[in-house]
Amino acid sequence: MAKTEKRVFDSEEDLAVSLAKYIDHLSDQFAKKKGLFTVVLSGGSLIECLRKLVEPPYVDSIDWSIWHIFWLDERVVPKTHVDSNYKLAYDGFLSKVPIPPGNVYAIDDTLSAEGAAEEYEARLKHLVDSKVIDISAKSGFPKFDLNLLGMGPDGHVASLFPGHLLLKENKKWVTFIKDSPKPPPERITLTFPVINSSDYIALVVPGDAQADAVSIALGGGNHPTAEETLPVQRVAPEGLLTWFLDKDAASKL
Ligand SMILES: O=C(O)[C@H](O)[C@@H](O)[C@H](O)[C@H](O)COP(=O)(O)O
Repeated sequence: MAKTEKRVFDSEEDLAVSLAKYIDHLSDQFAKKKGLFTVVLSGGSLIECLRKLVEPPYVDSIDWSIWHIFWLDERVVPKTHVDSNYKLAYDGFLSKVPIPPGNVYAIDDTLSAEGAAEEYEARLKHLVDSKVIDISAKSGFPKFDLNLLGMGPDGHVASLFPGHLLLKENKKWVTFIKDSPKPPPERITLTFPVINSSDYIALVVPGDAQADAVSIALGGGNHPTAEETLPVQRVAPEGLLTWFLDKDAASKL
């Protein structure tokens, strides 16, 4: 069982403030430890929850030059499309902080789902060779410093959905899905062995839509079917898992 902590806030605003402090602290820690900070972004509400980072004091005090940005999952759409996780992150976060553009590793939007997954995995391998990304001594999979996860109301994380075969993927680093229950259907996603090799994972969950899944994962709530484990229950990083919940998300705990 991974080391887990749970933080519950009175409001989404308080959650965003605390998340910025947490990320600032880790950025500093990794700056001192290795002069590099690999960060994985989700889509969805996460980006809005990062809004305090683009304001003082953080926008000025964080050493953005050491940041390297990756995507946990991406939809197979052009980068200019309203569904693009890259566009969401760029508009709300990346365009407002001085991370070197060469350190932002977007998924290739000119390829098919299969092609983009293969290309992203190959790119991650190059970045392992060039020592930007670490490899976990324990799992042999790439080890990101910080993985910022959202969770859907059905307990999905990344593009890893309940009952889907992809939950069992244990060889590939990056894979694809063409029948995602959450639109759009075609997506690319990191796999669980990669997610769980991370040093730190923040599970950022604001809002009451996720309250049932939160109570199943954290509070012994009832599963929709007895044998089914929610994808979020498989999240178990090598380092520390921190839940960031607002009181609506935690209302059924
Ligand atoms: O591309 C995506 O759809 C996301 O990466 C996805 O995994 C998201 O994080 C969850 O669906 C939670 O979304 P919300 O935070 O918007 O509820």
